[in-house]
Amino acid sequence: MDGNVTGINSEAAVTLPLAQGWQAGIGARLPWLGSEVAAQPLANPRWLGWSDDLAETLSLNRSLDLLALFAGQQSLPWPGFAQVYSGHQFGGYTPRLGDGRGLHLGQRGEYELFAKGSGPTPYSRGGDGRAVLRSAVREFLISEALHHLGVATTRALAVIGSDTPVWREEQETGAITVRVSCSHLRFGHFEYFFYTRQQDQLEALIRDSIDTLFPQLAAEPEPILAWLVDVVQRTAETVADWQAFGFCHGVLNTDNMSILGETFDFGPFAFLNQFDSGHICNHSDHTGRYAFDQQPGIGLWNLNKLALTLTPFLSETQLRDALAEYEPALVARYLARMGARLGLEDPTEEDLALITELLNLMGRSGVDYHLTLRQLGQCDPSGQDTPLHRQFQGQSDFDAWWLRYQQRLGGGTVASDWGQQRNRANPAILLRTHLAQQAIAAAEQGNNRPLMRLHRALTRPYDPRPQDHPFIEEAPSWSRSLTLSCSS
Ligand SMILES: Nc1ncnc2c1ncn2[C@@H]1O[C@H](COP(=O)(O)OP(=O)(O)OP(=O)(O)O)[C@@H](O)[C@H]1O
Ligand SMILES: [Mg+2]
Repeated sequence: MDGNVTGINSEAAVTLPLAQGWQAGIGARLPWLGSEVAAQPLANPRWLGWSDDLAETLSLNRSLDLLALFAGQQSLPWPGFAQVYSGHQFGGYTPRLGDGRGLHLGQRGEYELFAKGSGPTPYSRGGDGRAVLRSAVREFLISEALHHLGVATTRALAVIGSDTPVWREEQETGAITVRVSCSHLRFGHFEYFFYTRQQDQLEALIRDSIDTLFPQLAAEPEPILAWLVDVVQRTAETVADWQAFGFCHGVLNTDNMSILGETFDFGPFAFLNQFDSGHICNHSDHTGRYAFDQQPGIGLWNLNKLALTLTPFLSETQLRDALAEYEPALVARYLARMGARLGLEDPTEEDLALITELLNLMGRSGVDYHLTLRQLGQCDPSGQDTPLHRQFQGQSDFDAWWLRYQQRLGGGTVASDWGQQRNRANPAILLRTHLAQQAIAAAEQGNNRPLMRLHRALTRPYDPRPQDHPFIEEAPSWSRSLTLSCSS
């Protein structure tokens, strides 16, 4: 896959009967869920990025036919399908949204494949239906990065560049991310059918989702309640993972909330560099509604909006009880993650003070969140003068924290594989904004090698190979204050 972006590598051009292994998917089962749409082909498409392990899962080869399919130049025996949904955007309800710049192509096994950036649809609301290269590359990289960190996310099979001009602040080129998930249903789908008073469709959508995505719940005495509880728990766990890994989503509207609890729709996302609990990664988020420390509350706010759509089927008490599962599930998951990062056995809520104190200390010292935790895991916890002490030099608070930490660990020596265990919980490589920017700059100049090198490194965040070590670095000062807008 390495190589200049000169088109398709001829040895990769294996031609398969295109429709083999594909099924039409949810649009064929529930045609009222959206509209059939023909993609608008990209000009001179070429592969920029490709995920080998996902391709293997999907039994797909990087063929010319597949490139033509993803770029809208060929189609399967059925048309593309754009779904309708609505959603609460920055707190206000938008009654009609939908796939305005992407199409569902079909399913392979349990996975849906979606081409994001494939041209206008009935839901484009005046937009051009396109995605530009920089945003498509960022979505490709972060999807795969989060997956390999162990965070629930939609995935990305490929990113495709083209010569199609696309206007944003200046002329850029169009690109497509091929997104993969078992379901692209968002909270906003249920809101759409609820607020348009299409109760039969709403119920059919819930039933279809239970049958296809949560079949184990079909035999429950109250399948819809069990389904909501499951969605609440998945959402709580994913949000907890974001908080533990310092991931800031940026646009947590209900139309970007996955029914599977997957991280969904990547716009101005960022990982924290220094620990700044109020960090706002979205340049357009003037009030900080989606700031890093607001994400847990917003997750619950969004679940409330989903729960409202179930009022025709569930009592108020049932809805409240289901939503009450959110906080304990979130805290349990956060404790499990942070406990593993710090080596705390059987962490409980009492450990939250110890964890928070460390985060505050990190914030005050301006040290790198990820590298500091990685380094902490490599210190001898019975020691008094560790490399970490030198990082926090001059901070007597750190000495006090260290003492409490030692007491919590119980003193004495730790297991011989302590450092290895900590490394398995503390990633060394993250998709920092500047790393993505460097890969994008090269891809824009026609060279996708840096992109593929970075992608490969992101598949081993806990266990980097020697050639991946250049990616283990703090963000340079020029990139620390970068915020991104939704213009993608
Ligand atoms: N360039 C565009 N052309 C047409 N519609 C667009 C465009 N950009 C965004 N939209 C639509 O605006 C709404 C909000 O956009 P948002 O950025 O949340 O989603 P997205 O990134 O386009 O797609 P997804 O949520 O599927 O990842 C969606 O309905 C989306 O389809
Ligand atoms: Mg979206």
